[in-house]
Amino acid sequence: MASISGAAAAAPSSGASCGLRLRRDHLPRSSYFRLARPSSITDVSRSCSSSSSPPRSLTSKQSGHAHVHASVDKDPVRLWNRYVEWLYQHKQLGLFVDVSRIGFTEEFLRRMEAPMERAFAAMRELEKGAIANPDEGRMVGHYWLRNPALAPNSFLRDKIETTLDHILAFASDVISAKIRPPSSPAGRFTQILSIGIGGSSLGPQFVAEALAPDNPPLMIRFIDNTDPAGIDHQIAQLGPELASTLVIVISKSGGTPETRNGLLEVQKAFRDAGLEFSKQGVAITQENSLLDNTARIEGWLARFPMFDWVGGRTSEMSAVGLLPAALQGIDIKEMLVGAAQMDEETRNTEIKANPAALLALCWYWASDGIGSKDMVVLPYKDSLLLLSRYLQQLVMESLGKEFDLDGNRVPNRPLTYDSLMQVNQGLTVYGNKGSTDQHAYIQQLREGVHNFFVTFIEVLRDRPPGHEWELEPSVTCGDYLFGMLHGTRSALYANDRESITVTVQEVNPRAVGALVALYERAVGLYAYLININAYHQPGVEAGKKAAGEVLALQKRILLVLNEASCKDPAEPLTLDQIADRCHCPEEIEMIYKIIQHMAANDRALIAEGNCGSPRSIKVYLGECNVDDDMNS
Ligand SMILES: O=P(O)(O)OC[C@H]1O[C@](O)(CO)[C@@H](O)[C@@H]1O
Repeated sequence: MASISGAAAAAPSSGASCGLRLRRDHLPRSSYFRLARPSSITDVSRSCSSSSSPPRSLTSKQSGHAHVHASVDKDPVRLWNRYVEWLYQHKQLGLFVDVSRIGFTEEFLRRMEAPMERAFAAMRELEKGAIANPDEGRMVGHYWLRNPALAPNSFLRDKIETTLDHILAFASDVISAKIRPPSSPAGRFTQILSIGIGGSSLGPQFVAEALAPDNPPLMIRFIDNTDPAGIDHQIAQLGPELASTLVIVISKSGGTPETRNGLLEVQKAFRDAGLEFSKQGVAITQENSLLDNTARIEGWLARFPMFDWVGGRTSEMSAVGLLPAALQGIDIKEMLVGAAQMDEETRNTEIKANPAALLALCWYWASDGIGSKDMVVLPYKDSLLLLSRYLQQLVMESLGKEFDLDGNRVPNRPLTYDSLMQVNQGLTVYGNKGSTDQHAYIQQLREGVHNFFVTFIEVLRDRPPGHEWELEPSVTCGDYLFGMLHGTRSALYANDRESITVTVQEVNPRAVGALVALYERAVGLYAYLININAYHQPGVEAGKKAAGEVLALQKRILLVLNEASCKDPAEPLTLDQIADRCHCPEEIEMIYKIIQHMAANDRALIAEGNCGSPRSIKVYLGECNVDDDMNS
């Protein structure tokens, strides 16, 4: 059992405890094997098809020595031939994918043919409505959002279509002021305050940054955390425009603590301003969730459904992404068209005609199928700044898994030696934008540790037509940006650093929809190649549970301190005394951290000593709270 404070794993303690332990059944570490990079197709087929994969030995690559491919081919003629041979173009979208700077070999492609075929087949089943998320027993239906005819039944088709109609109508009524706030000086909604976290915020933030017009009908801002100062800042910036603010609360589960806290804080701000929240509140959540029922009972302005077969990180084409975008005047139908066109293309089983398959294979080659290298995402366009943050969740929450499908296929199977294949999979994503990042960390990429590959996002149109300007004879600002991208790509490749380049004509709704769909499919195909369930997130639950246990301990500490403070004279307590009275001696470090946090917020008083010498401090509350609530 491991405790929150990270103390070395100890035998389960007997007797009362604060339940602070994270339950972890585990086998001795020596029994775990990481999934070796398949040395042959049978290896891969076995991991994709058998019910229990025999343990595989660690290869040199997995034994901690990141695999570095042989030096890349730098012959310009062969490179140009490779570029032309492998260049992918989507004609209607004007989108290109260049994989020529990833050094996969013919032998690798041959070895991956069968696994790719299996991935395509699994993806077809997924789109037909199979339970593609076995750990949660759910279908995976985000592709149906942009082509409802694909949905497995008319009920779902109808839900998708009526929800889209409701989004379009509601946004139109808000923008036209047919729907307006009760006491707004402007006589209309002018602001959106989005409250949500993870997939309930990252997509909307990415799209707002990428596509919002300079003067949108409603300006959007986000509360995506439970940081009181951050919430205060957003509310302060709204000021009197709170009266003209449409608050959109987004939570698929309807119970995420950070989002719930944001809602409660904002509702308090509305009360303090004498405003009625329900007249300005909108909920986007699963039907009958806590949030949905709250919004229904309190009579909020509108409610939009989220579906259990759409994950948070693939929800940009649901109400989560489409409603905020529509309210900003963004053409959401164009976003859906772009995604649908990309979906059509990424159903191709011919690798060279399937950009998502190309990406998945490049990721596998570059990171040895085990995430041995990070993916640096470098859009050379300011408006795509948040693409990497969006992809961080889409890629890392999908692929960063401890067990593969074999290990989890029968969830009630005991964790035994031969059924548990610990894989610790993943693909790390980071990056911001070029050429800005060239003045931050490209130095390390060019000459430092070789633990990454790059994805460049190239946008050919520099600025809207009619705004061209040469800052020097026949050279524009955009030429510099173009030069920086290709100069960096060349400089990295000259030092054997591999890269992919995705090119779009311009950043518009159709291109953004296509990019979202491209990466959703690439993650899905790659997940099948590495035999991972891309659609659940068990690791996040552990953190959520632990956070709940910290709060439970804090309540116990406050009770103990209150009892001591109500004595006459008040009795300041040492950390040991607090831990003892909380019956959690092994949690003394967490108790110290909680005391430090409370003292910094004037909620506990350090009577003696100081936090730099934890053993010296004596704590009390400064006042006796006889309120019964303290005993609840
Ligand atoms: O939309 P919800 O249910 O509030 O969840 C927010 C986020 O938390 C997670 O469930 C866990 O990180 C994400 O998958 C999700 O996008």
